[in-house]
Amino acid sequence: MSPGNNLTIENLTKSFGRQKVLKGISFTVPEGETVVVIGGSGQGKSVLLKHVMRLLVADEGDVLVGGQPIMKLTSREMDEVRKGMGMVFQEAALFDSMSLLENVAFPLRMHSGLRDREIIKIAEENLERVGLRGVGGKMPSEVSGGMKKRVGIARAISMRPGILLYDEPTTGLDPVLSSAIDELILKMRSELGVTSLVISHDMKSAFRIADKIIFLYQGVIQASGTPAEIQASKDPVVRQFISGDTVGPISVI
Ligand SMILES: Nc1ncnc2c1ncn2[C@@H]1O[C@H](COP(=O)(O)OP(=O)(O)OP(=O)(O)O)[C@@H](O)[C@H]1O
Repeated sequence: MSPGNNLTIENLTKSFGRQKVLKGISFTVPEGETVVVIGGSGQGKSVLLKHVMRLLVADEGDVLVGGQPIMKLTSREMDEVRKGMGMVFQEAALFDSMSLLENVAFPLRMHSGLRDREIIKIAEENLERVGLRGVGGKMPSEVSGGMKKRVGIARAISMRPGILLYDEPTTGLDPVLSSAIDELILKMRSELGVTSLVISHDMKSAFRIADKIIFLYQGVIQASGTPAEIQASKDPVVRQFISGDTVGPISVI
């Protein structure tokens, strides 16, 4: 196993002013596996993801991509690391003025140095891989939210990254479309062998796609384990999150 695509979060600590958001988080996403970080609103999931992309710099601790700590890299070195990571944004974040095909082709045009014909071929293949054969000519405004998410995944795999980062991939989708996106995440793992870090508050989705679930609560890892272990957890915080009860240790205000 090459160490290239492991992702390790090491004692990650971050405060904003007096608010301690991450209080020394540590876990590893082994190569080719999917780890889902789950937690309620405001528990620091997005802050964690921003550190993985180094859009934020940690107060303490580091993120290791393929064993390499990234917090002290120069921006040029970080650009290289980012080329190995694909990001699936929450709202797909497509360019509205570009066709779906051009959206998927965009990272290749920016970074690959390939010729136009090859770029178009790869972009078409990627659209096909996410179940969108023959719709590349459409504009983002002409397609549904579920289709946009698929295009976001097709774009994220353009440069064949070893690591995929998903920000709330099922948010805003109905249960059927959510299942379809989950199936796609499983397909990316099995067909491309990618290492995946997923940020989510969708417990059902986490149970479907995760090799391991990390439950983030008040800046620490409250619980972690396989979906079966989390499902069997007796921790009152975890139980309340799974059941969605308003009564319990989690404050609803
Ligand atoms: N740049 C920032 N400056 C100050 N506070 C911030 C900043 N970014 C995040 N926070 C605070 O950190 C806390 C965690 O935010 P974060 O966005 O990571 O939550 P989350 O778990 O992703 O929630 P949600 O599911 O609602 O997106 C929040 O209280 C937020 O206000």
